[in-house]
Amino acid sequence: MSPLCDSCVENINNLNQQVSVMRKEIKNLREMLASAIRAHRKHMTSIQSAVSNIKLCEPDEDQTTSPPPSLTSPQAALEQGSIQTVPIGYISSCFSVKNGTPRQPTVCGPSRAELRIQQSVFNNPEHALVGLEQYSHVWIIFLFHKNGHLSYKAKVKPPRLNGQRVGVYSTRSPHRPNVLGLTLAKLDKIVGDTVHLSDIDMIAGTPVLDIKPYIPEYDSPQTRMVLDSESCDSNKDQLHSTAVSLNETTGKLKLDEDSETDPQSGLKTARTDKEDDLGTLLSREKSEVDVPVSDSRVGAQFALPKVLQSVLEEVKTFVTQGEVCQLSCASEDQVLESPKTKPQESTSDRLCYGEEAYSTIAGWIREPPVGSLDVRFTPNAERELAEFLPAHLSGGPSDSNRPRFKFLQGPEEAAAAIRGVLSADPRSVYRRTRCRDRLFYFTLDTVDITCWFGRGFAEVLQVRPC
Ligand SMILES: C[S@@+](CC[C@H](N)C(=O)[O-])C[C@H]1O[C@@H](n2cnc3c(N)ncnc32)[C@H](O)[C@@H]1O
Repeated sequence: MSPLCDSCVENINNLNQQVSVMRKEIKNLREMLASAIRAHRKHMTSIQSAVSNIKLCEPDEDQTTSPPPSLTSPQAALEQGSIQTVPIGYISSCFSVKNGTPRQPTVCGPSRAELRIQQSVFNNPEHALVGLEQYSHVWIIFLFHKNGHLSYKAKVKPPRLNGQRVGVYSTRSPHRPNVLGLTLAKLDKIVGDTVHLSDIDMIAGTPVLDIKPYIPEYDSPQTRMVLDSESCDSNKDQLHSTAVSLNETTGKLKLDEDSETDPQSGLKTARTDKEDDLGTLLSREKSEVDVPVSDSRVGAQFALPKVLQSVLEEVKTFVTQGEVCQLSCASEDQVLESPKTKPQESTSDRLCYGEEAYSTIAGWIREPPVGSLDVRFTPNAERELAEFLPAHLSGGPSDSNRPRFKFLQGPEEAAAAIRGVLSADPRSVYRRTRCRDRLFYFTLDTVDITCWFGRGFAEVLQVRPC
């Protein structure tokens, strides 16, 4: 065997040195691993001893036959109000960051999202969606996963209140103890295990905990009230037809003796002081009254005598206040309470909607101190936006280099979404007051948008693909 040349010897020596350095590093790593395992074992032992020291609650008297749940069981945790949440899916939406995401779903209609139900929750996720297609809107319950648990305060400053502080529970602030969000989204379609939504205010990656159908009859007091009054209308009609009926031959109005005993009306079974007043009024008129009748058919115009007018006025008041509804809808064994009188508040603080008193909201929601902004695009921004292709349009060969939306259906829809976001002034109060002149950036779908704000307007300067 020929002797090694000098350079080979040097190489071998170098390699030997490297091997010994690596051996040392491996030894160090082994030691670090061993100490990490020791620390982990110690930690586990202390958790186990803490768990075994926990004293179980005494079972309730009626539960003596079944063993008390262990505190570590999911049932016990649930009874304590703590649950291990399992997202049913994650939002895939046209908003990638919080900045520029609509503050409420109504701000920006075309904001779209998809929610695929996880197979880990249901073996057949699509089965969980059967029937949901019959609804136009759904409640989405989700986690503000990008907000730290620690970043909440009892009072918050909603951007629309321009720096004023209110209790967190009087707002929809995303900074709240249990980081739960609630959005009423439009249900566009369901394809297999995926729900297609629009009108959303959630960023991409948001974990969704639940979906529930929106049912105005349950969820909207105004609809409830309309329904109530509709069902009451029949009672009201009954009241009219029983209390006031027209004798077509004589042209006389008759107050019907049996009206109070009509089992359908419920009036007799559920009486209140006010109804007694009404009853008294009615009983005063339990006789035929001559009235001039211009037309004896339904919908006729009557010149009613004064007392009868006052009866009808009273009925109208009852109906408007929803009291007749409450009378007619209450079952016999229900004790009727007079409608809750709400604490007096200044009308500037609250606004009433619908037929009033059923649904009130803080005045600043409808009339915030921060007005909405005019939104305009520079000609350059308009040109840039027009370059984008709709999500599902396959363009020609010349379009291969053009940017494409992932969710939005075209430049017009994108422009509408941008207008929606900007007209609601998405800046924080700090930015609005302290850094007025700074450029504002946000992302929508596959578009990076640059704009600036002036007095009463926002202008889009640049629209670039992300
Ligand atoms: C004011 S919250 C209202 C959300 C919901 N409609 C509600 O009332 O509970 C909407 C804002 O929350 C922020 N946001 C959306 N998704 C989020 C998430 N996953 N984590 C943290 N913040 C989020 C965005 O900045 C968005 O503008």
